[in-house]
Amino acid sequence: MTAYLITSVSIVGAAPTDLLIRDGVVAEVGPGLSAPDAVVVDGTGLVALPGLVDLHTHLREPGREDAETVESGSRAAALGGYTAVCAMANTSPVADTAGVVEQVWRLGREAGLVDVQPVGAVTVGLAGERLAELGAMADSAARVRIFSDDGHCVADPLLMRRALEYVKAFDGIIAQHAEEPRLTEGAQMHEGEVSTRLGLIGWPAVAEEAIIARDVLLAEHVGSRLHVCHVSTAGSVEVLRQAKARGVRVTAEVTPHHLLLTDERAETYDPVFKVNPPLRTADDIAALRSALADGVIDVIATDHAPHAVEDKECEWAYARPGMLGLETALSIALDVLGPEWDLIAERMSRTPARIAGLTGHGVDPAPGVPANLTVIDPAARRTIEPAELASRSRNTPYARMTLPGRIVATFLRGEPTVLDGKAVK
Ligand SMILES: NC(=O)N[C@@H](CC(=O)O)C(=O)O
Repeated sequence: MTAYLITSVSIVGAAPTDLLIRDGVVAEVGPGLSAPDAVVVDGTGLVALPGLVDLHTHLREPGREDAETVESGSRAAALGGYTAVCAMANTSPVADTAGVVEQVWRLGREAGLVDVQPVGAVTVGLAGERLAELGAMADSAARVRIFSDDGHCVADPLLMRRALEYVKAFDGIIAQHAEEPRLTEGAQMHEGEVSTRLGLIGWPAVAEEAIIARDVLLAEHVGSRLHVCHVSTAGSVEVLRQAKARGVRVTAEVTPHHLLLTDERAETYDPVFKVNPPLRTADDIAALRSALADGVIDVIATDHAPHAVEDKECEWAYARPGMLGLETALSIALDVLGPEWDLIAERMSRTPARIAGLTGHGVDPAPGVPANLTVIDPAARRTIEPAELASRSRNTPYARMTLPGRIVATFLRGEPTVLDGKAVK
């Protein structure tokens, strides 16, 4: 196994030092290291972070390999600085059996670019009617611990209660797509001034907040772990703040796009801005940013949602919701939070790794730890060109925007997946 010596690199914002990677682990950290057999990476001006971990990625395989595959999505993840991603269950067939989650897990291993941790569906076929085989998925080779019907809300309160109770046996977690379906029938965008002006049916904030309020109460009642996917409103932040103050076992994520983009993007009628939950208002963005800083929101998760051209380049009403995220998330975090490296490491690596139970991930580079890390050039700026992305899809909302930061290298267990800003395989 080739050794790598990264010289003069700042580890999570600390004073520059050298970092030697050998045999899959961080072998040594300190100034003036020498390793004649190692490939030298000049880390001057660069920052090393524990490899990023995404709790919310859509890889589309099996079923929509035209939009993304486990391999193409893994490559996009590595290029974005990720070493582990949780693959959502809304595939075709749905990942609601041990067979499907094992298939996704094996495809991830074969691609070998990031650790792909399958998420299992909560209900059979995401239909919200009866529980999927949660125990069999947990016992499978994929060792599923996070279950989610993401894309659909587990709207039935009794089913949600049963799911929360069931996963307690193996310290599992239910990740809820919080959307009261009766309140969002026909919805196209955030319900507010802009939707009124455009004449599009609105998705009110309360449709999210009502489900989060219900679910924190259910989680409290049964003592289980709840995770809230893609929180998007100021009201949701308040519900979460109160629940956390009471000690409810709830964690929450926010996406990069909900930290940056507002519902005014819909004025373009460009469906690249159509997403679930929808882009909200500047006030929501302000509340989400401060919740991220103070810990009411635990994690930045991408909700990377690749879609084929025919599903996006059409009329707004017919377009599928969702946008790419893996290759731009770190840049958006840097843009929104500034060079707050410890906070970025916490929200994008350490905490998501802990929530997902991914040992060996989310650990700062130090002697003896698995070499799962990413190296960033914070001074670089790059203009996003959809055609240059590694994803099979092109639906980035940041096309032709110039963003800060560039991933220079990513290592998975000591093997580079990205070097000199390019995917290694
Ligand atoms: N976030 C999205 O807008 N889309 C997701 C599913 C979903 O959460 O609706 C997708 O799978 O495309």
